Amino acid sequence: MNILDKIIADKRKEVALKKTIVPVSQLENTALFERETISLADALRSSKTGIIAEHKRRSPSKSVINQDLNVQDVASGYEDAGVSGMSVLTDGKYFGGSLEDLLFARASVKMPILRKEFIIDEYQLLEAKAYGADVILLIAAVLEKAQIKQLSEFAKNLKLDVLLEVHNEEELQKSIMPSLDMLGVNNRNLKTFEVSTDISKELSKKIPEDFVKVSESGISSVEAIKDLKNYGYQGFLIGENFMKTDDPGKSAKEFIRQLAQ
Ligand SMILES: O=C(O)c1ccccc1NCC(=O)[C@H](O)[C@H](O)COP(=O)(O)O
Repeated sequence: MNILDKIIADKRKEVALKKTIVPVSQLENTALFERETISLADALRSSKTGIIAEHKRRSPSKSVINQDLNVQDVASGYEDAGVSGMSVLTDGKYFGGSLEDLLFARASVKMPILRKEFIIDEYQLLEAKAYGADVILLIAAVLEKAQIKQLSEFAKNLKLDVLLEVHNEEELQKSIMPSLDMLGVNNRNLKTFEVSTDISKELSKKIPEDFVKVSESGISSVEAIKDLKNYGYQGFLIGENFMKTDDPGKSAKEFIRQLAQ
C-alpha cells in the first residue's frame, strides 16, 4: 500500500463519519455557501507570477514543516506578497490541516483559495463551498474516469473551479474532459517522494491548450519557474519552500521580486 492508498483508506472512513455528524442541509445553510466564488483559472491566465502559495504544516514526505504559525497571518502575508491564489491543506491526519484553516484563510483574504484535500465524495465539495473555497483538487491517481466526471461536474454546478492533478500520461489521458479548468502535474513521485520538474516538462505538450497548466510540488527556485513558463505553465503550486521559513509571506514576496527581475 503506498501513501496515497493509506490516505484514501482513512479518508473514506472520515467522510462516512462526518456525514453522520454534519448533514448536507447544515453545509448548504452556511453564509459562505451563497458567496460568489473567484476563479483561480482566470487569475492565473491574467497573472504575471502565477504562484499558488500553500499553507502546509506537515507532510508525509517531510514530517513537520512549520507548526508555529497561524493561518490568518500566513494567508495575509501571501496576499500582500502578490500571489495569484492560495492553497489550504485541510487533511488533519497527514498534513495537520483542517476545515477551520480554510475558514480562517477565507476570512483573511480576497484572493482565490484552493481546498487541498483528497476528494472522493460530493460531500467534500459541499464542505469546500461551505467553508469558503473557490477551487477544488481532484487527484486522477485515486479516481476512476466516471468519478472525475461526476465530481468535476458537481463542483462546476457549485461554481467551484476544478484543478485535476496527474502524475503520468495514463492519468492525463483518462482525465481530459470539459468540466475541468486547470490540469496540474505533480512533480512529486508519491512512491519514492522524489521530486523532479521533468515530468511537468514531459507532459506539457500532451495537455490541450484549453486548460490552464499548473506545475505542483518541489518548486524552490525562480529559475525553475522561468523554465516551466517556457513549457506553457501558468500556475506554480509552492508549499514547503515558503512554509519552512518563519515568515512565509515575506519569503513569497522576495521570491516574487526575484521572479520579476
Ligand atoms: O507533500 C507530500 O509529502 C505529499 C505526500 C502525499 C500526497 C500529497 C503530498 N503533498 C500534497 C501536495 O500536493 C503538495 O503539498 C503541494 O503540491 C506543494 O508541494 P511542495 O511545494 O513540495 O510543498
